[in-house]
Amino acid sequence: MGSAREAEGEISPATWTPGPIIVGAGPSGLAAAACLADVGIPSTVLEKSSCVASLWQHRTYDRLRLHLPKQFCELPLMGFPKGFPKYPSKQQFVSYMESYAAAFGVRPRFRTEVLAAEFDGAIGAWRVRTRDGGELVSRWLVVATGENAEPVIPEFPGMERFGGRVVHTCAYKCGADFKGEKVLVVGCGNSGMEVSLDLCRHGARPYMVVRNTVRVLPREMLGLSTFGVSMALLRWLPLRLVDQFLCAMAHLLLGDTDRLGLRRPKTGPIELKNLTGKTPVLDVGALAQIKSGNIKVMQGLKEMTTGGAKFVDGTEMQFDSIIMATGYKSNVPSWLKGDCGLFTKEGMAKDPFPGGWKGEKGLYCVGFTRRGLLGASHDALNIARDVLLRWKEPRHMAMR
Ligand SMILES: Cc1cc2nc3c(=O)[nH]c(=O)nc-3n(C[C@H](O)[C@H](O)[C@H](O)COP(=O)(O)OP(=O)(O)OC[C@H]3O[C@@H](n4cnc5c(N)ncnc54)[C@H](O)[C@@H]3O)c2cc1C
Ligand SMILES: NC(=O)C1=CN([C@@H]2O[C@H](COP(=O)(O)OP(=O)(O)OC[C@H]3O[C@@H](n4cnc5c(N)ncnc54)[C@H](OP(=O)(O)O)[C@@H]3O)[C@@H](O)[C@H]2O)C=CC1
Ligand SMILES: O=C(O)C(=O)Cc1c[nH]c2ccccc12
Repeated sequence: MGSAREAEGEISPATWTPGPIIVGAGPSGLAAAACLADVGIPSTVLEKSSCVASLWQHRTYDRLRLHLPKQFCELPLMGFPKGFPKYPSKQQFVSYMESYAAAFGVRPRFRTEVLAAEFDGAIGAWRVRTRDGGELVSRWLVVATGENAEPVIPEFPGMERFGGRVVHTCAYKCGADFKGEKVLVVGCGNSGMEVSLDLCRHGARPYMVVRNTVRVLPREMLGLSTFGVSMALLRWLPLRLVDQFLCAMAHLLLGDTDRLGLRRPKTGPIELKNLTGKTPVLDVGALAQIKSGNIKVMQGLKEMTTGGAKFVDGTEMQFDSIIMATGYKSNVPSWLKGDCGLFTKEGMAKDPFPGGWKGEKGLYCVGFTRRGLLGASHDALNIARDVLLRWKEPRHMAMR
């Protein structure tokens, strides 16, 4: 790895780190570092941005709140501060992340992007190369770069012709930036729904594109969180029955969403989440705006034009801006060499929750089983337990 440059003194020689190297200082990386610290194992956290929880700080919209009640979004060993509301705001979540890192003495190396990580069989350890030219070596590598590392921006015919703004939801902050505009929102997942709602609240006119089926559930049912109720019911009832119950409640509380252009999938919400990873939309008000016509639902975007877009049904409309609410992808395939049994070629965990956190040769991942913060907490605790089992073995001195 870059020996000529190394000879010229451009990069420092490999640095052996005694504990695991954790890539990413989002909630997952912090949880892993905290759980390791708790059992007395030091770790080195490498983070490409300049802060913890950079997704939350820099790549989410202002009005974002947790979707699930706070007890389902806590990281291990330290809960949310007393007095936080049931659904903490983005600012509250970020302040919790900062206190969490401080409480466990986690000090990530910021502005340190990992460009490549590879297991070196000769030394029985991982070589991790960073953009600043450094190389770190450890027996353990914990991947914590997230399922939402990069925006997905599909290519639509004519996209280059469109004269207005095209923004992905990761760069969307507030509807005030679009006041008075006619805005096309592509995608109807949680981001598409919430951004459309935010646009409405700030005097913009959103048109939301739905290309497929979508499952919308109320965030709460009779004062109880839908997520919490589902978790409780799953302890006693088979999944299919819980799904039937959720669908019946959604129909009762939200009405027939098919009539609004939001066709429901045949598969129930939990089964769909388990099979495809697709999270149901938890409604926080967008549906009421769709019903009242303030958010217009469009079926199938065909192409973009100079001044707007054409749809599959042949209609053509003018738009001032287009917001891509088309989701995210992992960046693991771009830097991790060799999946060690852990990752799909898309960089997601191969095994479904709860098993997918442990690979071969000291490779782990945290936060990749499409189970949000709850899943990440589970992974982090398991990883710390597993590393601890081998921490005291002399083999971790293999490099010396
Ligand atoms: C808008 C939005 C809202 C969400 N709301 C919820 C919710 O309410 N509840 C819930 O449970 N889940 C929610 N999620 C799911 C989300 O995945 C988690 O909230 C959480 O942020 C995942 O944490 P993470 O640490 O795995 O990933 P991230 O938060 O994405 O953190 C990964 C970190 O790795 C860094 N990184 C990436 N690549 C590299 C590299 N090559 N080198 C060094 N560093 C790198 C990034 O800069 C980032 O800081 C939401 C997701 C989104 C997009
Ligand atoms: N408050 C909260 O807690 C929030 C949580 N989140 C979470 O963040 C994660 C990411 O959510 P989100 O950003 O909504 O992404 P998702 O991947 O959930 O949704 C992407 C949407 O874009 C559509 N899409 C993708 N490609 C195309 C295309 N080529 N043409 C037309 N439509 C397309 C998808 O349609 P299709 O279904 O047909 O593929 C889908 O409707 C999720 O886990 C979500 O739950 C997001 C916002 C708020
Ligand atoms: O918002 C997300 O995407 C999450 O990961 C949290 C979440 C919302 N609904 C869920 C259903 C099952 C597992 C996690 C979630």
